[in-house]
This record gives sequence, structure tokens and C-alpha cells, in this order.
Amino acid sequence: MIASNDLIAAIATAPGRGGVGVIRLSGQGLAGVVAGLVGRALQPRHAHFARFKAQDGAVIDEGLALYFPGPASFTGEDVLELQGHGGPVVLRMLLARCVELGARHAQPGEFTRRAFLNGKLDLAQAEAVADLIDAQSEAAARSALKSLDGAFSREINALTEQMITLRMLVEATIDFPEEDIDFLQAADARGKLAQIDEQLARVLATASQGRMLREGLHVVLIGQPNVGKSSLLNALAGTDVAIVTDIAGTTRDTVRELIQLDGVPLHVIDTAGLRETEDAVEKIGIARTWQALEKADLALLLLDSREGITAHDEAILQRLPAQLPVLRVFNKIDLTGEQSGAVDDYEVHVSAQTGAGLDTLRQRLLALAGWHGANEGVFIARERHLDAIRRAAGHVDSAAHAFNALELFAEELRLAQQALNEITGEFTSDDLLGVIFSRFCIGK
Ligand SMILES: Nc1nc2c(c(=O)[nH]1)N(C=O)[C@@H](CNc1ccc(C(=O)N[C@@H](CCC(=O)O)C(=O)O)cc1)CN2
Ligand SMILES: Nc1nc2c(ncn2[C@@H]2O[C@H](COP(=O)(O)OP(=O)(O)OP(=O)(O)O)[C@@H](O)[C@H]2O)c(=O)[nH]1
Ligand SMILES: [Mg+2]
Repeated sequence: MIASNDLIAAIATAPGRGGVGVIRLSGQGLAGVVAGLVGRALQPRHAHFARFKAQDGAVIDEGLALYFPGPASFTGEDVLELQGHGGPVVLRMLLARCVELGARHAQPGEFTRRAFLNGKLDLAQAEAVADLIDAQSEAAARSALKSLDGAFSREINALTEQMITLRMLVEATIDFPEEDIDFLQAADARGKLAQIDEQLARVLATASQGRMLREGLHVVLIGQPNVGKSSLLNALAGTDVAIVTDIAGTTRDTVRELIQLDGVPLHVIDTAGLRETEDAVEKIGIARTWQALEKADLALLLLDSREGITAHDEAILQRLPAQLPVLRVFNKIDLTGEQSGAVDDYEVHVSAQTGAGLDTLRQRLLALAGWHGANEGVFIARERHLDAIRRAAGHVDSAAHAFNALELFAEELRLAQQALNEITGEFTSDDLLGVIFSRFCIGK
């Protein structure tokens, strides 16, 4: 194991040219770097102008130096920041000089990992740092900031507190049998458990929204050849991403485009039209269509308004994964003179060519995929978090069935609490930490 507070250094700013570039160091042994590079003592938390010196005394760059003695720093350790000119060559020279003076190159996420290990952030907050950096829309950035600020963690901690209270109550009853079941009844143990259950459901609902903001939704366009799938993709994307012709079987491979809808990243996937074919290439394309459907959050089944739903379309519907929501999109209404808009939650009438009905389609699509609109309360979340909440809810459910077996009841509550603790990282394995932090960028 590497000592967790040895001196690490990295370029903290984005690779490439920039106005200013920042090098960040954290850990023990900063004095040597400051002496060698700056040549004089730094007042804590003050910006000092300095000439950064090489071994032979030559100036590598001039810039600002900031020193944050631990524990009042981002990582909780002694931190030094060097703000130089933002050229990749200058910054690499500065970094090399830091290494010469005793630092080593930081691994991806190592600064934030140290902030976590030193109790500056919990795990959900540390993940939010990466999610904030990766945010693709303002809604996603706002939600990540909420989690970074601790909104998600506070919800989890409040739930954990309630579980602890209930566990103490139950353990007391187990330890003092004369108190027996009446005692639990008087303390409204059932009511408390039901409250926890409700709150878990609410947190799960909010976290699901947060996961959509982070991971986006996969929407797959399917249907018979020539119904207008590629035209719809182009209309939604606002550019000609996919080839459109009046020849049936134009699209052969899946075509993907990332678009933003209401701040939600939408991976729209156009596919090869579904039909019986002898063409070898088209066959592979159709196989890929079915593959894309396996990972979809929503399918849009495109139909030609002039034809309606044909037996062929019914056969497609039959073959779709059972849980997959499907929005039926009747296209080309400009040719039938029908009105655009929604018929019900699962059916819209549009023209990919004129754009009629597309706003309704966008709304229906988000609603069917489970997006309820960005509101202030949404914090960013990951599948890992949803999984933990679901497992906690499962244990709470089991506890509710174990009021007559208090040992079991207490054990289920303990397991529920443990599952929630994985979110904030109280009981997280080194392996999982490794996976989470290795996905950060270097310097973070
Ligand atoms: N120059 C610079 N800008 C940056 C960072 C950084 O590390 N350096 N950050 C890096 O992500 C973010 C800001 N996050 C930070 C979080 C905590 C502390 C810090 O010094 N915390 C101390 C003191 C708090 C205080 O004075 O109130 C502490 O928590 O004890 C600094 C930056 C974004 N901007
Ligand atoms: N009038 C009209 N024509 C449309 C509309 N949408 C698509 N088309 C036309 O229908 C034909 C087929 O469109 P595509 O978007 O290539 O259809 P597709 O479903 O992707 O077809 P394949 O890739 O072969 O499966 C083209 O000539 C389009 O211009 C529409 O809303 N109105
Ligand atoms: Mg096509």
C-alpha cells in the first residue's frame, strides 16, 4: 500500500492551451517543493506572486502560489497550488520540477479520494464532484451541485437515523422481554417503519430522476422500412445525421445521436427497418435493431398514417421486451390531413417532414420514459445508489413481515441500514472505491 499522505501532484486544469494553468499538490513534504520552486515561505491562504525556479535557478514560469495547510484544504492535507501560464509544455515542465522535488504523479481521482478518506466529503459527494465536471446540461450541473452540497447525503443520513432509533427500540425489547410487544406497540414501531418505507420510496423516486440526468435515456426508433424513422431522428436532432431516401431499407446500421431534451441527455438510436429480407447486410442491421432494444428505456414504434397499424406492426410489438414502454408514432400526417398531437399517453400523430406534433412527441416521450421534469429538489444519482436504496427497501419490507420475530426484525433493519451506508461510503470496500475514483480525470 502507498502511504495515503505521500506527496502527489498533477495538472488540475484541462489539457491543452488555456489562459492560466493550475498545478495542485497535496500531502507531506510540501516545504521542500516550496523552497525549491518558490524560494521563500508562503503565508497560508494568500496569493503570492513568484518565479518558479528550475534546479539550476532558471525561471520555468512566473505565476501565483497558494498554500493551504491541512486540515483546512480541499483534501484535508497540506495543499499547494501553482497557477502558471496555461501552456501544456510549461505546465509539464512545472510538474516535472515538482516530481524532482519529491512529489509523485497523482492517479485519477486521487485528490478527491483523499478528501473522502479525510472526511471532507462522503462518497456520494465525491461522486458528485465527477458528475459536476461531466455534466452535459445545466439541469445536470445543478443537480450535481445539490449532491455535492450534501442534499442526497442528508436524506440518506436522516433515514439512517430513523432506522437506528427503531433498532434501539427493538433491541431494547429483545433485551428486556418483560417489556414485550406492548412496548413496541406503544412506541408505534409499525408506524415508524411505515414512515421509513415511504421516505425510501420518495428518495428512490428523486434519485431515479437524478440518474436520468446523469446517465441519460436510450430511445430506440423502430418500425417497418420507409415509415420515416431516420427523418424523425433528423428532425429531433436538428441536423441531417441519418440518410433519408424513399428506398425501403435505406438505414442498415444503427445511427446514434445525443440530444438534450429538458436537460435530459437523450441517446436517440435510429435503426434498420424491420422486415423479412434476404440481403445479408440488412439482416445484420435488423439483428442490431433487436440488440439496441435490449438496452432501451423507451421504444418509438413508427407507423405510416396512411397504413395504420398493420399485422406486421403487431408482430413487431409482440416481439418487444415485455417491460419496455412503447410510444406509437403515426408519421406522415401531412399526407392524410390528420390533426397532429397525442391521442393518449401511448400514441402521437406527427409529421417528421413538417414538424407538426413533434413538441407533443417530445413531451410524451419524456413522460413515458419516466422523466417528471427538472425541479429544484433533484439531486444527481447513479445506478449504484438506486440499487442500494432498492435493497434497503427490500429489507424494510422483510422487517415489516417480522414483527413477531424480533431478532429477525432487528437483523433486517440492520441490513437496510448497511445498504444505505454504501451510498455515503461508511462501509465501502477498497475495490469499489478504486472503481469509483479511477473514473475521475487526472488532477481531480
Ligand atoms: N483553485 C482551486 N479552485 C477550486 C478548487 C481547488 O481545489 N482549487 N476546487 C476543488 O475541487 C473546487 C472548490 N472546492 C474546494 C473545497 C474546499 C476547499 C477548502 O479549502 N476547504 C477548507 C476550507 C474551507 C473554508 O475556508 O471555508 C476546508 O474544508 O477545511 C477548497 C476548494 C473548485 N475550485
Ligand atoms: N410526406 C412525408 N414524407 C415523409 C415523412 N417522413 C418521412 N417521409 C419520407 O418517407 C421516406 C422514407 O423516410 P426515411 O426517414 O428514410 O424512412 P426510414 O423509416 O428511416 O426507412 P428505412 O431506413 O428504409 O427503414 C422518405 O422519402 C422521406 O422523405 C413525413 O412526415 N411526411
Ligand atoms: Mg432509415
